[in-house]
Amino acid sequence: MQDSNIHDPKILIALDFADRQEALALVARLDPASCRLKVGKEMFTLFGPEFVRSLVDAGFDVFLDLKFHDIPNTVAKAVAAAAELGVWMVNVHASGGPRMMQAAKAALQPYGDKAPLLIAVTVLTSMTGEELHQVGVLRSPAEQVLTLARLTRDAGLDGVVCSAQEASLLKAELGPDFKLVTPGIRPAGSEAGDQRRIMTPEQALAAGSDYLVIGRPITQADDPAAVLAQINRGLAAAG
Ligand SMILES: O=c1ccn([C@@H]2O[C@H](COP(=O)(O)O)[C@@H](O)[C@H]2O)c(=O)[nH]1
Repeated sequence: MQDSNIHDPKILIALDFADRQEALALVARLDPASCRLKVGKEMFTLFGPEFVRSLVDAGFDVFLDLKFHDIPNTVAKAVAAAAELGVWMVNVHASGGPRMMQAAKAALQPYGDKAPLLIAVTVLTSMTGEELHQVGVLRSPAEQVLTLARLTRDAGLDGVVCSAQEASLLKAELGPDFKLVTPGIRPAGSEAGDQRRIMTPEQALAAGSDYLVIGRPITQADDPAAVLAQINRGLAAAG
């Protein structure tokens, strides 16, 4: 079956590896038409900007998932540095507040249509309502996600990171163009691990997720490329 997402791959593979060669061996088996790549704190800290540039140079759209959270000036400079790497998407924490998000947005203005998409993390998909309470947030995860997503939209950003469990609510409240990037994706039968607010790829797509972040279910599989192809087929059939 032809992959119907070929011009806009929905799956962002989370490259969370301690070993660069292991990551590159996986990347060598992937096609930029079938997936995008996400580089997070582990690989960026180990291998730095050169690693990110090598993926961009290999033709992949790269989501630099460093979740910047700092004072407005620092976050603005960090986001501009990400733009210099040629990444497709970069993120900040929405809980940094509107002034920080506006500063990040303004820092990307000089890049025009070459600017990466700028999104904000709402509530981590590993967190439950009880854990939110423990850090002093008395709303439910869905209420807190919606509050932070509204702030993000009003600050002019392109979308949010949330769980697919909140996707239908956010699409209804914030409209179809506001991008929803959803980690915590678990194909039926796979281990949840530390994730808590999870959905299958097909459920996430049906709920309104624009991009599905998938790490371990693909990267730790015996045949990651086959698992990716299977998930893409499932999405094409569902969509
Ligand atoms: O709320 C969030 C934000 C980011 N992530 C990141 O996504 C991947 C998920 O990997 P899995 O192996 O599929 O669990 C990972 O890099 C996280 O840092 C998230 O999970 N939740």
